[in-house]
Amino acid sequence: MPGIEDEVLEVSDLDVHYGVGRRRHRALSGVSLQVRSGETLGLIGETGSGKSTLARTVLGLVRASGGRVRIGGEDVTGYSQRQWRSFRRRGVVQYVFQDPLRSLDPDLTVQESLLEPLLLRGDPRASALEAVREQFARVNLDEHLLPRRPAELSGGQRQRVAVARALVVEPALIILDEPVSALDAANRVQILQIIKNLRDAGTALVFISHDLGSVAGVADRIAVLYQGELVESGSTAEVLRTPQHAYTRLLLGSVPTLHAPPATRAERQALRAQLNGEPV
Ligand SMILES: Nc1ncnc2c1ncn2[C@@H]1O[C@H](COP(=O)(O)OP(=O)(O)OP(=O)(O)O)[C@@H](O)[C@H]1O
Repeated sequence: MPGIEDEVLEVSDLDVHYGVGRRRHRALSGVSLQVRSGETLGLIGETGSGKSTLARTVLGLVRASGGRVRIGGEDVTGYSQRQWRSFRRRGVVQYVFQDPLRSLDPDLTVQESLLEPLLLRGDPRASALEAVREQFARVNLDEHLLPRRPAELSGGQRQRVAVARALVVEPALIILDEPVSALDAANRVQILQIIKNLRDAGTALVFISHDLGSVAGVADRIAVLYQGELVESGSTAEVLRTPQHAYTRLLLGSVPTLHAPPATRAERQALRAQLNGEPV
């Protein structure tokens, strides 16, 4: 049985609110999840369900109003900005966002972007350069792109650079927030393959998407967020075969590639009504 030390990410009873006073609203409520080393958790939910809020809270970009976050066994919940900077510098956790321009500094060349986390961590320049080149090859990018800035790359190349930047420090945990949503089919397939290779190499991954189809092929387990609450979680096979929550059934109904035929419009409407507490 894996012990607690195998949990790379442990989120317990997490609450997040935005706004103050009458504008205060809840984005996450009582969310608990764990990701072990070598495991990929697929986090799915519709727009506004709180997926990005969860990612941003785990990365220390949004402050929790309740609950705890542990990364690599370290409780980061109450960290100040200074503590977060020093924690990030160690490269334990990395991220890839949907828009690679948010993961990359537009003023840095690709080489500088990839070197930065290694040099911040204290690696010598020569070995850092070697690691950058190796990583670049692993995401199928040619070295002639290294002197370019993000604006001089295609969308697919940029996302591969963002993935390479996340990987170069060999983090224990990577949060991928809609990493393939903005890509065309060919680039999507390439990035999904890189994610699969990563998973096989033992990195813990949280793969966030509104698209169950992209996640199902990669994730070991799936967690479903609905209106800020985790309504379902289980092994991918379990969730696909016997979804417990009406929202998960609704999601499954929209994925024609799975074994069952897609739900009819009437079936989807009935599930949606059930979710909204309306009589069916
Ligand atoms: N900075 C913010 N200030 C105020 N409210 C916010 C902020 N960011 C998100 N929200 C709200 O919190 C809720 C959850 O948003 P979040 O972006 O986490 O959802 P999501 O599932 O990632 O959606 P999407 O798939 O559209 O990115 C939504 O109601 C959203 O409007």
